[in-house]
Amino acid sequence: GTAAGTLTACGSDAEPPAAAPAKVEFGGDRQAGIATAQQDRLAFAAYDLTVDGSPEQNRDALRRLLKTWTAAARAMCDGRPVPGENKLGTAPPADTGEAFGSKPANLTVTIGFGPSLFDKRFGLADRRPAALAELPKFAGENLDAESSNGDIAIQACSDDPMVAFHAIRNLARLGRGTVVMRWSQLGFGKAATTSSKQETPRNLFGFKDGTRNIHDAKTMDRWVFVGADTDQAWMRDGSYLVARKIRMRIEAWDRDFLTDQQNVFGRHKYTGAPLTGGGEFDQPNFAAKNPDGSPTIPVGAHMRLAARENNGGVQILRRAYNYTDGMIAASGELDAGLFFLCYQRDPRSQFVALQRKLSAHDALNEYITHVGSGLYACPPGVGDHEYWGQSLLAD
Ligand SMILES: C=CC1=C(C)c2cc3[nH]c(cc4nc(cc5[nH]c(cc1n2)c(C)c5CCC(=O)O)C(CCC(=O)O)=C4C)c(C)c3C=C
Ligand SMILES: [Fe+2]
Repeated sequence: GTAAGTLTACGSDAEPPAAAPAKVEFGGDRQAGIATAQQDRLAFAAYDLTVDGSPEQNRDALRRLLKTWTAAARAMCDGRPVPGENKLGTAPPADTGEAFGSKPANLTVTIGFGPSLFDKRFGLADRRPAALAELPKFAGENLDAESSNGDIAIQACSDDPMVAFHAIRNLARLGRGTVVMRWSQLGFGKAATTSSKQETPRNLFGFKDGTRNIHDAKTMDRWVFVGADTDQAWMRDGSYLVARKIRMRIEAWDRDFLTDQQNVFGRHKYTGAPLTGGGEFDQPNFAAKNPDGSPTIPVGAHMRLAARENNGGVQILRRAYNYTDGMIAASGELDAGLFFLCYQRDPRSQFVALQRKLSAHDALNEYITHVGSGLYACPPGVGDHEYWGQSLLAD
């Protein structure tokens, strides 16, 4: 027999599982995959709708898509195959099959709507939240249109890379004729934590990443999820996702001295402790000075510039992943970096404010370039509704 929670082609009346399978509840008032303890792997995809009818017809097509996607996402997170016929010899199976026999491994599938969804095509312009304003240009960025934007984004996270990939592939397949995939990104190792129970992982520069992230429910309520004060009631309990594909110049970094690397972040490389001492989770002292009078955490240190103490208390929930796309043929360098994902209740006063400052002053800029970008309004969880985004599209 097969343990419950294992994806099987035809279901099974199996024995009970030895241990509870690692599953994350799909329903709920807030989407899973935001506050959820961060999984090891990411498969991210942005899709564009290909509709060309009247706004009413296009809205109908979008609604049909979201109903189909919600049912499929719910099934996959629950460890069931994509709903539909899998054993009819004269038709392709409803589920592509590569995750049969795999457990969900904490799969979460999270949806977001890009600013372009609120253009003329769907007649949704008056439902566009003010917080979904296009991101401004930042100093030093070199964005590639082929890894930016999109009408809809899907973030699939799982501890099993096959299961995460299976999710975005099957949504693409179910959406054929209504959506095309615009760009996608795989992340192979988490580079943040969203729970204090998780050990802090490392980014590709070898530093612990996620030490001072948001780890508690109260701070999530304050800085991550949209509250009653929103201009668009359909976004209540939703969140805004900013995705930035950030290339990291690994070869140049690897030639830099240890003390210099540590000054770039303001932290010790091996322990993750602030340069002002203590352990990884101890409070940095931004006022501390070296014997020569210079600040111990340098003025351009990434941590100093990004810390809430120096930004009017502002925080964001980081949910980043390391990525590699192989190598750059022209230079022989690794094409790798950080797929920076962050959630917040209003990007204008959170990501944008922080990134304006970082793009101008961060010592890290010598080693990184932002090459992709997306902004998405992630609606509330399905809760008692039938489909994702029902609060946006109900009438
Ligand atoms: C605009 C927001 C941020 C971007 C873009 C960003 C890029 C980026 N960060 C690292 C590595 C580290 N970041 C760390 C802390 C940190 N970073 C941000 C924001 C952005 N980072 C914040 C808000 C914080 C927390 C600051 C604080 O309150 O102390 C750290 C230190 C460890 C930690 O607390 O997580 C590292 C390391 C890279 C490599 C990168 C782009 C490639
Ligand atoms: Fe950072």
